[in-house]
Amino acid sequence: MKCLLEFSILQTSSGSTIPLPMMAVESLMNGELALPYSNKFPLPSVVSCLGGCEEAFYCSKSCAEADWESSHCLLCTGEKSESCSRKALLKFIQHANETNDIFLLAAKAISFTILRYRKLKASHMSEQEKPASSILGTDLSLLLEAWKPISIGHKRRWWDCIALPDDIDASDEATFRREIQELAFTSLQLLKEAIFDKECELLFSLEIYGHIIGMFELNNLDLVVASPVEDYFLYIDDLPYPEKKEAEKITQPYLDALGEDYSNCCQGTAFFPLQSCMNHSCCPNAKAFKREEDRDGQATIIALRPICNGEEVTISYIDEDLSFEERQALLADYGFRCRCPRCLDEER
Ligand SMILES: C[S@@+](CC[C@H](N)C(=O)[O-])C[C@H]1O[C@@H](n2cnc3c(N)ncnc32)[C@H](O)[C@@H]1O
Repeated sequence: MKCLLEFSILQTSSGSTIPLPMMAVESLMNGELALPYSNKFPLPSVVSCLGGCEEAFYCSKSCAEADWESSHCLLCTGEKSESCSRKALLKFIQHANETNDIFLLAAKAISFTILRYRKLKASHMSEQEKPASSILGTDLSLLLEAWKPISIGHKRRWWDCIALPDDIDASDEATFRREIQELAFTSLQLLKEAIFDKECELLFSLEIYGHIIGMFELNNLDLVVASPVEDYFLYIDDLPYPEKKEAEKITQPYLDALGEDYSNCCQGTAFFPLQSCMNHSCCPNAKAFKREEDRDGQATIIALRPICNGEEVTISYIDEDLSFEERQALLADYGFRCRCPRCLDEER
């Protein structure tokens, strides 16, 4: 019973605690919780990582397999991991979580390239039916081919392109940039211990690592997907009167216990190769956005006006309704001063 009592308090992120009725707690613990109208919100089954790391989860077995083959097998900390050292990998992940989680994306890009290189090389060797001894040594052209999908994004070294934080004085800029570079160096050493591949040694240079991280810093799109929990409670709120009243007898305690957390959205970072090729304009002719109804992280680009054949397609990285100075200040975070027709005009 003590255990049940302890479970009967849900802690919200705002710190407040509201007790859940004991019956609700019991049904939660027994896995028997049936919320009204929840059949209108069928949740796809969650597939765990094939390597047993319990850190990566997928919407389907085919997604899990695709990720395993394309990058995760080297970055998995589970039993089936193909990394050189799971212990080193855990250290790398911990360091990234404590400093900059973009290191995790950079590791994914490197792992992806190594695995692609190995596949390209294997199929090249089988086509040529060469003896096993000639497999040794890096095939630079295949490594470049493997690298191609990652090469699409615009890249400047991370420590060169990152904007100076507001709390750092301009006189400390050189020190700040050197420290950022050292941080990347530490992360790279940890990654090297975890997934180093002699034939792909070129990928493990600080220069390349800096460019990959810079690529994510400069091309990323923050994605927000509405909370499925919020969708459910909104649905209940919209029910006609008698049904709503009946349903709320059961749902209201959960809503109270969740507090503001009921609407926590799912946040993520995405890299879209096509979008990353588009320059910014403060008078753009296209717009990148996420459709409200999408629950899968797809981005859409729509034209804002007719675009002539051969005309550059531009999007806005920021709120273009801001003043000239505000826009330039925000774009400094992307590492450039805007030279779009509107800015050139307003600068005069
Ligand atoms: C996401 S990339 C855009 C594609 C990039 N031009 C390329 O060739 O890969 C962002 C970078 O493009 C450049 N850029 C984009 N829009 C710009 C603009 N309006 N004025 C000046 N530079 C711009 C900046 O160097 C910026 O860091």
